[in-house]
Amino acid sequence: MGYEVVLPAAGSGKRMGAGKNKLFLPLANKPILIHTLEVFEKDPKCTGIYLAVKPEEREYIQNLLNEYGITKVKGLPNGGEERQHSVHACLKVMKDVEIVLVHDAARPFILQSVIDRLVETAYEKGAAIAGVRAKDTMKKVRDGIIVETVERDDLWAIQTPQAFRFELLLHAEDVAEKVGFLGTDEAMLVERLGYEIHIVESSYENIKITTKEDLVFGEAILRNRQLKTSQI
Ligand SMILES: Nc1ccn([C@@H]2O[C@H](COP(=O)(O)OP(=O)(O)OP(=O)(O)O)[C@@H](O)[C@H]2O)c(=O)n1
Ligand SMILES: C[C@](O)(CO)[C@H](O)COP(=O)(O)O
Repeated sequence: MGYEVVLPAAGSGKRMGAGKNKLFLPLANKPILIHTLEVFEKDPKCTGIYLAVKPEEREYIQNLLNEYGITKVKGLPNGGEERQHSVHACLKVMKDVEIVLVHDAARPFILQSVIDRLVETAYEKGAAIAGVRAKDTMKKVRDGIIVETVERDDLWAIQTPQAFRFELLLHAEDVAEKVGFLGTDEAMLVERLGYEIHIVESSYENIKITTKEDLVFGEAILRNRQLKTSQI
């Protein structure tokens, strides 16, 4: 069961505060973007990669792809103002795709086993997203006052990849664009049309590199994985 992957990589990294696209920052001396790309480059079921990029970063990214031997990238469309627009820009140029995965390029630690389950579920059910059970108590706060504690047993922290039948996601993105709906993940656009979306349990290591602390966590995750590999 093959698939193609959309990697939105056109963000500004404001919360990281690095003064540049955080995807270019190194983890174990390799750009975050390359760590993520290598996951899909190595997966034989991945038949194509689309990267949404900032026009001014396209040449730099193309040089990185050449330097690290990334061969599956089929398109580098211009990203948009919001993450959703960047994803949509990729979907608009994709052809003959049955299953599409959308994955934050800022999540380099996704496990192959999770990708496999997402693809299988998307083929069977149409839509499946990665997540982990919430570990913290979550409360709604208004003007500094707790207004509601959300029942934790049913809460999941949602990640990417998010996998869909291609036509379903493209339709949901087209409708959202038409009505001006902006979501923080692809699933929201599909949920609002009434489709069922399945959850695939991922790992707590699948963090999104967002703030400086995540660079420390990321180095620790890599060291831990290298240690496990050396003990095999
Ligand atoms: N207009 C945007 C915004 C985000 N992204 C991408 O979407 C992923 C998740 O977004 P996020 O972690 O929020 O990245 P940034 O937008 O760069 O971070 P910030 O919100 O702190 O500026 C990242 O790989 C980012 O490059 C994108 O392609 N286009
Ligand atoms: C899509 C996502 O990674 C799911 O948790 C998250 O919503 C992206 O948020 P961001 O602010 O665009 O990074």
